Amino acid sequence: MPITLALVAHDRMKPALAGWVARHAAELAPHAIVSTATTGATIRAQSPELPIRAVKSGPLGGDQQIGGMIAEGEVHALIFFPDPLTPQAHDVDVKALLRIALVYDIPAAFSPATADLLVKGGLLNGPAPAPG
Ligand SMILES: O=C(CO)COP(=O)(O)O
Repeated sequence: MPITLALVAHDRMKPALAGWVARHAAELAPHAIVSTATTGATIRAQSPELPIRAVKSGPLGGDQQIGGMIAEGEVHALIFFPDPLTPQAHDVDVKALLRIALVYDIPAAFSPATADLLVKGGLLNGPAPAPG
């Protein structure tokens, strides 16, 4: 059953996320993807065949929009590559997104290695989790 996956990355991590998506494009194809604006554009440039719904850019409220979608049960998993070395103006929004992913206990990965493990563990094969 298709799931909706949120894909988000900070600027220095966008190439890593776009590369991760390109590596998993075939497995991602049956699923819905939602991204913050700039992340979505970066992914689209490398994997134009994947439809991506974009919300606002993270600093302009996109992280909060995705958090709201998690709370509503509309996003079932989060792949978010934050930049661990660069302060973010919207750090409170980043923290809120991580917190809401924990509150609703959706599968979430914050690094390429862990995102690979989620896919190997069947994230993209199984039924959609029940809405939180
Ligand atoms: O800032 C972000 C996540 O905190 C991502 O936003 P963009 O994809 O628009 O850069």
